Amino acid sequence: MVHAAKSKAKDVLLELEDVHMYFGRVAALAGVNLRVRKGEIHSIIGPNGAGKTVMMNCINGLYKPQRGSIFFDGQRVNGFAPSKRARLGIARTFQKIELFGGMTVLDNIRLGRHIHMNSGIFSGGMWIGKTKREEIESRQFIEEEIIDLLEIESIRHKTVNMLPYGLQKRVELGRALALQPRLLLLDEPLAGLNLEEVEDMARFILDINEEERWKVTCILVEHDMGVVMDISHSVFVLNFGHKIVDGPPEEVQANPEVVKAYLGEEDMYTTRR
Ligand SMILES: Nc1ncnc2c1ncn2[C@@H]1O[C@H](COP(=O)(O)OP(=O)(O)OP(=O)(O)O)[C@@H](O)[C@H]1O
Repeated sequence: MVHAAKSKAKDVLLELEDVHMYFGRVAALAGVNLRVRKGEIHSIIGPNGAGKTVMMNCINGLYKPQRGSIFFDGQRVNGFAPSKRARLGIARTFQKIELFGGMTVLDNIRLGRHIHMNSGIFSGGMWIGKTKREEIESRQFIEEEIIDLLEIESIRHKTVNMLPYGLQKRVELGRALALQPRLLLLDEPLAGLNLEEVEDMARFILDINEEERWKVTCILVEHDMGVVMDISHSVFVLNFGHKIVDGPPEEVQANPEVVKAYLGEEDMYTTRR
């Protein structure tokens, strides 16, 4: 039985099986298979329009693929809304920053948990009312740990709108971490950052993945090949909705189709837009 077989693969946190996603006649994903093992950083690379963001949207539930299955920790989650997937432990950052610009850094991080879980201020209040003191303290502890990890102590009470872009990206990461995710989807976390900020962000991603306190499995969509090849355990190369190759960075870099694409020959970097 398919479901039983999935649950036996204990080291696999996320699995996509023959996933198809169409927009009209465009097949953004044309039968994609992906296995993300627990503890990995698994990157997805490919040219503009390859289907990377669509894949992320299918994983967190914003899009519902027309065919195929998505399993999270052995459970088929196809019908689950993003909020339900968040409760299971799937968090997300976006290509375009989505923060509350008029609120402080700390409030944005605090709200992360509630936003991801689809509860408003009112229900958030009820949650606090019902929750034991120790749980609130534990939540505060998490907030402190996030602030410490991302080195944003000095800006915790600053309004997000007033911060430079690079720091806003950190806050967005902090907000996703507030969910205490098991799987973190990072959509172009390095885009628009300067060299120093890229190095900092790459270090934070490694810490989140490796540190005993966090140990979060990550899926990274990114165009910065240097960082991708440096920090990923596996790299999935997508082109026009099809997988070219999926394996360790050294294997992917040696793949003739990938080499051809990265040397500037047209196939892989021809966009369909
Ligand atoms: N909501 C949508 N409606 C119609 N077409 C869409 C939608 N979302 C994505 N597509 C199409 O699906 C294809 C894959 O898009 P996607 O955004 O996943 O590419 P990508 O690999 O993330 O590219 P980029 O690196 O530029 O972000 C494109 O042809 C895009 O136009």
